[in-house]
Amino acid sequence: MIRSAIEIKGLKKRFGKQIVLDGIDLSVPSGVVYALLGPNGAGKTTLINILSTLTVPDEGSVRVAGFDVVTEKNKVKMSISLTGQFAAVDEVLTAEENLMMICRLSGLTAAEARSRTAELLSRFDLVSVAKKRVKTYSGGMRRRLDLAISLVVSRPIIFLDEPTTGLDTTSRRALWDVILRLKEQGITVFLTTQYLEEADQLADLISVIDGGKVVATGTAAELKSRVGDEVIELLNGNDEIIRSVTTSGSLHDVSRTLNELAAKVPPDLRVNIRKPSMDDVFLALTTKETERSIS
Ligand SMILES: Nc1ncnc2c1ncn2[C@@H]1O[C@H](COP(=O)(O)OP(=O)(O)OP(=O)(O)O)[C@@H](O)[C@H]1O
Repeated sequence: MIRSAIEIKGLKKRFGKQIVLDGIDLSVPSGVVYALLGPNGAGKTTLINILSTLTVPDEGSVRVAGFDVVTEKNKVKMSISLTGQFAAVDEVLTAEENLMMICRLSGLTAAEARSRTAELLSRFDLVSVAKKRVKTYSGGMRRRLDLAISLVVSRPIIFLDEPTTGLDTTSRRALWDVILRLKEQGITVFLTTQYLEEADQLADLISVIDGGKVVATGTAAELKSRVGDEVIELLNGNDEIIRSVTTSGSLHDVSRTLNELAAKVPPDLRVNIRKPSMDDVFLALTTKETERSIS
């Protein structure tokens, strides 16, 4: 097995005059769940499109499964699965019919296709709805079928662009289980998400991009400890957080921050002190200093 599933050096991408990716360096080890976070428009989808050979980089070197995305495009394609884009789900067909069709199109014999379809229906918890038309499915079922279709042919790396957007909590957690099972099979999962808790729960490694650059990479715990040790929150009578400030956790820093806040806010606010969350990390890394200043 190759050590780095993805290796990016000095990647740049412009659309017209807009520089979307401005010198990205990233290394994703094989067999991990890797989450890419960033504000809207940060270039996450553009990066996934480059990694999956749908968009050509302007500068830099991008290798996926050891292959160059420009000069060895077909080898990259043979090494990856991409949900939502290559997977064309037919709404009029059932899940079983969709899977059988993709299996046959992928070159499996009828017997192999039946066996693979049964396996995927079971793995993605779709057996009970296998004979129902896809247009009657919930968002969660639909997303699981998308994922099942993209896994008809087993590939070492899978890209998931916002896999759980729009799903309810139960469906989201079911999909997290599926993602963790992919990892157990040694598949490298590269995902983007707008749910920071998702990155926190699922990802072995997280990168945050902003302004066209990688602003931080690490485990959830590493990123949280970079932000600070204790977060001071001020709450109003309705338990709404009206201000949140990250501190180093030292007695000196906590007391200084409390004194500064006490001088500026109404005296009846309550104080809560807690450990940093991924939301704090995201805000600290992607918001300008002046915007998160306590004054
Ligand atoms: N084909 C294109 N032509 C021109 N501009 C593009 C193209 N694709 C993306 N962009 C621009 O590049 C920027 C980054 O877009 P991208 O979709 O990669 O961001 P994102 O981080 O995935 O955003 P979101 O979280 O909103 O999905 C945006 O300003 C977008 O308008």
